[in-house]
Amino acid sequence: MLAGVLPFDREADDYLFQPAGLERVAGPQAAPDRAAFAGDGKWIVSQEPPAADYAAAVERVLEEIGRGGGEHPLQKVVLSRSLNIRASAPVDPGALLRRLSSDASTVTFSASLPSREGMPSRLIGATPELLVSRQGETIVSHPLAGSARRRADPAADRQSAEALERSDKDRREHRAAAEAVFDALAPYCSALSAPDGTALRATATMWHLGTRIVGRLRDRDTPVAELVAALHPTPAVCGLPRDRAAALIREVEGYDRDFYAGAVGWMDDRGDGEWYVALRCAQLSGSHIRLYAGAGIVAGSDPLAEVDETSAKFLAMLNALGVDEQGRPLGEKAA
Ligand SMILES: C=C(O[C@H]1C=CC=C(C(=O)O)[C@@H]1O)C(=O)O
Repeated sequence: MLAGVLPFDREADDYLFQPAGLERVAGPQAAPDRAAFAGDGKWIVSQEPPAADYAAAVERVLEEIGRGGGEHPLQKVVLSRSLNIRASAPVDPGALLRRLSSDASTVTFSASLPSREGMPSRLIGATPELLVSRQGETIVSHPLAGSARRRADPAADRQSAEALERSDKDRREHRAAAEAVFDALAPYCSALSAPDGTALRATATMWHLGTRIVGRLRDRDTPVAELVAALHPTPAVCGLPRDRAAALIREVEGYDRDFYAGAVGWMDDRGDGEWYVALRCAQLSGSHIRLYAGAGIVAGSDPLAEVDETSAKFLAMLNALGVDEQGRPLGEKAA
């Protein structure tokens, strides 16, 4: 078996390893409480880029999309921003993983990365998005795109979900991702369908539009790695057309995504495996934590709404760490 992470940038190096052994663990582990991380000192959080600069970058992308023209006009670009955090004490990756695993609607992961500043480093997260799995001749992919923040009040939460289902902008954003996945998998399949159509998908903090795609391989010898290579990066993390979107992301974001929006998973010597999109995650080295969140930009996107969407997507990690976007311990917010 090989397991590990692939970076967002297809030209950069993968980071795969061969596990010494395998252990199946039933269900989520008992999660330590937040105090495990909070410590006494202050956490320092810097937004990179600042939210206002991210909104300006969204405007810039909207201008490029609005220009249209050409044989393959730019339709969608997924733009991310990051939070660079200095915790008051080193964060225990095992404890963080256990806290993340309390959201059973996501797949939690913790994978070793090349060391940073001489410190062991890990990519830790709780992703809701299956890039592709293969078990024998059956393959499954579940692209997500189009998002809304969950609300504590049940009626407001329902409204948030219903507005997402009705939103023309989100449906277009989703269609771009789902169709691209379908088209990339079709040549490998003798049968391919989306049996349930597009449906709402909930995590503890977000609503998403999702389409579960199921296929039968034409050739049983096609390994999952080949399907990952055909799909990654999908328009759920990059855009359409892919190369133009990737070039604009490089230019506008101003930092290297590294393994965020890459893929995390495993494959075995039969060619079976499961690969997830590396989302709702952080790169953790000691007390240094870098979080990432992105949002799909299409014609009609509103820059401030995209800032809010990325803030909502940070919550999966921030809640597990027990701090808010300003680094204040949760439950001790200023009024
Ligand atoms: C890029 C991210 O989410 C993707 C997955 C689901 C919904 C998305 C969206 O609505 O923009 C994104 O495409 C992220 O969480 O950083």
